Amino acid sequence: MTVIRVPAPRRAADGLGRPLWVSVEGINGVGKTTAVRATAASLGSRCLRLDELTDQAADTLPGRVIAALSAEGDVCLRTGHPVVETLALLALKFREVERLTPELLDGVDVIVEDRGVDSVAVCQGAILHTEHRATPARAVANQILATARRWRSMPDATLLLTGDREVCTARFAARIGRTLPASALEVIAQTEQLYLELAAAEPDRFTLIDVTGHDRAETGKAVEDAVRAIVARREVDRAG
Ligand SMILES: Nc1ncnc2c1ncn2[C@@H]1O[C@H](COP(=O)(O)OP(=O)(O)OP(=O)(O)O)[C@@H](O)[C@H]1O
Ligand SMILES: Cc1cn([C@H]2C[C@H](O)[C@@H](COP(=O)(O)O)O2)c(=O)[nH]c1=O
Repeated sequence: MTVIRVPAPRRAADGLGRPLWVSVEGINGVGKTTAVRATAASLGSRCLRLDELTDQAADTLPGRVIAALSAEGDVCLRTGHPVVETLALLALKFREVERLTPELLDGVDVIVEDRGVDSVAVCQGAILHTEHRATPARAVANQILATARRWRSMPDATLLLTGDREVCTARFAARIGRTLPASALEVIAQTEQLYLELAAAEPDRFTLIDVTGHDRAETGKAVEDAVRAIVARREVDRAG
């Protein structure tokens, strides 16, 4: 039997010299964006920050797709077509890799990504489960990650920020100026559980950082320290 290989997306600077890829994950309001921005600012030009899909400018392709997925006003990007939503979000995550040209990566040691493919896996796993109760959320999440792995490399390291869910959802609600409906709270609770399960399944990739009680600066410092430690470990591995 002939085995047909699926081509990987174009990826600049593959191999030994490529930058480390660190994704930052966690439920809404745990402080990912604040910490990623502080970390990238502190590391300077050696760090390339990839903004969350929902934070990209309205006139970009991701901005337009997110606007379409938000058109129903649901805080969870639900338009009633969860499979289409999942594939659209995954496509945007593949596009991020394809857009990394050698020029963009010149002098970059580490890419720090605010919500990576794991976000798509846990959010869409939770959403598809709420719409098709017979389908376990974890099975959907695993399937999304298996699809992702066929088309792009997974992050070298993933920092999972954990915190008090009620505090996090209150911050999220305050940030978007809305009361979260029960359906959104259910999705967020499910994503929290899925994150922990994915982290337990891949202990070499995931590092858990508990930011309960941390202020913004403390969370930023914890993420920065973790990124610096991962970069330093790679330097030691290279030298050895
Ligand atoms: N440690 C903290 N203590 C208090 N407020 C915080 C803390 N970290 C972040 N915030 C505030 O909470 C809100 C959410 O923070 P942030 O956007 O960084 O979280 P996030 O995890 O990226 O959320 P989302 O997934 O919804 O984008 C922001 O208004 C931010 O200023
Ligand atoms: C990646 C992704 C995200 N969502 C949800 C998660 C949040 O409720 C919203 C917006 O995210 P933000 O971090 O608060 O900006 O979108 C989703 O439903 N599906 C996804 O794949």
